[in-house]
Amino acid sequence: MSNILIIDDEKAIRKTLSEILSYEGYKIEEAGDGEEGLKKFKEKAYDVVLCDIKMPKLDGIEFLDKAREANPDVPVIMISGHGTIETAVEAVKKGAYDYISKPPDLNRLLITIRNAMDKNNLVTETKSLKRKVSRVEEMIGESAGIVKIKETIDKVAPTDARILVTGENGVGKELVARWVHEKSNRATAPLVEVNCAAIPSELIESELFGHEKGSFTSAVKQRIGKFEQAHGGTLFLDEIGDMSLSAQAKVLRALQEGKITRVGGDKDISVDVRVIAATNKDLLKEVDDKNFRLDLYHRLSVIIIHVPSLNDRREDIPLLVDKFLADICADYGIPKKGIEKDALEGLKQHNWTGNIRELRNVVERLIILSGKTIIPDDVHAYVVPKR
Ligand SMILES: Nc1ncnc2c1ncn2[C@@H]1O[C@H](COP(=O)(O)OP(=O)(O)OP(=O)(O)O)[C@@H](O)[C@H]1O
Repeated sequence: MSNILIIDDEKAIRKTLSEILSYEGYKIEEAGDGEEGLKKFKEKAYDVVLCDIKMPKLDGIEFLDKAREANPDVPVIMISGHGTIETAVEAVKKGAYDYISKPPDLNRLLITIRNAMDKNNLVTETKSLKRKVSRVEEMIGESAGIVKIKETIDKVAPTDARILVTGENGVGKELVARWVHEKSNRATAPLVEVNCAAIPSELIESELFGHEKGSFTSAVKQRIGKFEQAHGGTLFLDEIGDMSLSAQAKVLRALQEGKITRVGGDKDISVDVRVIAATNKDLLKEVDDKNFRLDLYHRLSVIIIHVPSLNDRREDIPLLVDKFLADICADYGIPKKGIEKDALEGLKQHNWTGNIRELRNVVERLIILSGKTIIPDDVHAYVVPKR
């Protein structure tokens, strides 16, 4: 059911509007002045607000300013009495959705409210859609670590330099690779991703280089590998530290000569591919342990971008929480929930594993289990400390 907040100092007007709108199936709350209205507005998500212009304490225009500051997406319809039409027009210029005159004309009132709700739904929907169609998720963060990464991306993206992205699980390594591709001259060609840890070692070569029909038992037809698929574009080799030594030798050749051979084939195929690799391992230690080829390491690590763990850039946590609140609430089709300062501080100080997916899950959990505003008790109750 849609929620409407009516703010008017005249009890009779509130009563009339409230009766009409309740009859139409809306859930109504009332406030007797702008101050009380603003308090309610901040505590709860309304679909539409009806607000008188002339009121004691905080008047309608002041309310409008403050309400738009708190949540610009909620449409505010001004109720204009005798002599305040000009102010109402002014209010519309300042962002009020529309105005209606006192005494309210029933039809106009209902149509205006319905239109305002439709617009509100559209705004939420558009935001959610925009995010879904945008090619790469925004990289959130103002910490020194993230600022440096963004600067590096801007510098290296237009070159064909190979990049090694390092960092713990889920810190945003893939996002870095996506942005490098997006900002490169290869952006219109494909970005092809291979998770080297997820593919059994006996299949990785066929995955990367393709195979000819009949080259091994399950090779029932010819297959184009990821190197060829990424021709003209970028190949993102995730978890490169888990690649078998024999696949490493072939990747090295592909990088040295710009050529590959399909498994079971004898033809050299030229490929023009920029490689970005990522790992959560210490590759030089893997080299010491004879699990990783030093020559391949040098080929891959022309540029090294290290993505710091969330615990090393806590100042980004409020920004990430705000983004996740907006994204998840938009996906659920509900107004964005608020979070109290101390609750946010609790999240900021929490001992995270460093994985941003964990933070996102926590925000989603808080959205589902908390009231309209997330309070410190919610954080205590629902954010489980790290083992
Ligand atoms: N700076 C950021 N701003 C916003 N979202 C981010 C940021 N960094 C990471 N994310 C999001 O967190 C999630 C994990 O990021 P990503 O997959 O890039 O990490 P990863 O280090 O490649 O993970 P893995 O180690 O599992 O391969 C993704 O949904 C990503 O969009």
